[in-house]
Amino acid sequence: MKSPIPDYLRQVVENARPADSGEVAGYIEVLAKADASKMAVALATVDGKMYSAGDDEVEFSIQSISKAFVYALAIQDTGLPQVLEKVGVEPSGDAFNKLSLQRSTNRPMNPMINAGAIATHSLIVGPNATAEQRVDRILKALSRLAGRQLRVDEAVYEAELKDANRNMGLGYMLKAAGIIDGDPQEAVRGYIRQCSINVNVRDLAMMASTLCNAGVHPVSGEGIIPHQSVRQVLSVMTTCGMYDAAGDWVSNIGIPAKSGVAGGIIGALPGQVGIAVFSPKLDERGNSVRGVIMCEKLSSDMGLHMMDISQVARATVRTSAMTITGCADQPHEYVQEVPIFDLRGAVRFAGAERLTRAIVHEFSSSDTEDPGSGRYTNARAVILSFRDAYSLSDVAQRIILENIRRLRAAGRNLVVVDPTRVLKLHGDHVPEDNALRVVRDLAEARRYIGGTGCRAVSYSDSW
Ligand SMILES: NC(=O)CC[C@H](N)C(=O)O
Repeated sequence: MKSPIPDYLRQVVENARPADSGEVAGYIEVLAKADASKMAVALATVDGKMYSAGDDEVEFSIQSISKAFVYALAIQDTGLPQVLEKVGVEPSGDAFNKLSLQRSTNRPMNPMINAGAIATHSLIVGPNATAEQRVDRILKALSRLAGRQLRVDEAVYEAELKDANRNMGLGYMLKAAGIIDGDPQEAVRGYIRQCSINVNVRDLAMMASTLCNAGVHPVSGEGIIPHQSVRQVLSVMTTCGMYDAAGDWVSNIGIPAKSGVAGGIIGALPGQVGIAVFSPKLDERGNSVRGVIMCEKLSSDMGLHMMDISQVARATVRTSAMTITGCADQPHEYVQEVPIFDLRGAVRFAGAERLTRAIVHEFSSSDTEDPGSGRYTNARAVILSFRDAYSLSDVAQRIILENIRRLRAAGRNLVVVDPTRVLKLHGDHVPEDNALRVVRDLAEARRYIGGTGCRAVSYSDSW
């Protein structure tokens, strides 16, 4: 069977084609001559699968999309507090090339507008580095993210440098404000060179997907951007990535994004998928007209809006019971009903809290029963199953271990079904002993609870 996704992506391209408004970026000579009929889209999943359609091999300069990744690099080279001293994180609501500094702190408002991006660029390598040294570092990092060797488009670089008065003005403004320590011209030259690196949509989707995958490259498995920097970059992309269209973008499309004046846009949906689109004509805010339409369609068709509450935590816990009978050393009629708590998916705070509530609910009612007649008085065991849990966040892990400690303290025996060991008992020094066993499946749990002769007579979903 052929995957339907490439066919769908072709539809996404064709759906946006009739939108012919906008202008190519006229202020950079080479971009002004771009072929405005080119269009492309690419998706890269966090496990490394790439889909694309349209002119997916056509190269264009990365322009402002580079700002997101160079911000991550600056955090790595200088440290987040030092970067925050120089560049803020407030959306400016202004055009990308506005000559402005935050009034209260005298810093550029954010790293996604040119003022902030030139300041960020100057933090790469060190204050007195040359444009070549900084661009070399950036080029290597972007190439690792793209998974191939990228190059600077010299024609684009020369064209933008020829008419760089505005960016040079920003450089001097930053120097005067004490934001740039070294030579402002060198910083602006390096910044323009960083913007002139050529990419195609597949490169960009892979780069975005690395952000989605917490900084780990989906194909090479290489950790490229530290987890904390990824969070910082995605936050700033969300509030500032689309310049003065940020509010519209977040409410309509709801994906952390960054656009560039050559017509590219990346979207990075945390934990899910990296997106890239390309089409050269821009709206008045400098965002690709067809690119925005393609992203709108992807977001609404595939439910990608990050504020779309599609999965409610309730679905992550299933409670059931196993009735065990016929144990070797027990009379035949002896029946144990053992509760099973089954945790599913990628469990974070909300899922762990659901589990806690389910456990508390079940045991507080049985504890109040007469010890001789309670439903669980003959079953000290509890089964926690992580068979279908994909991962546990740190907080989920801590909450679950605390539940385990409390169940043990209440005299219960725990059988944990955890074939891939998503629950890290040893990190928290919870000993595995007779009161806590980790097994691979429910059959093993049953043998452990009842002895070898036992049979599980039934499983029930509600008990
Ligand atoms: N929005 C953009 O892509 C702007 C980048 C461009 N190099 C500039 O500085 O003007």
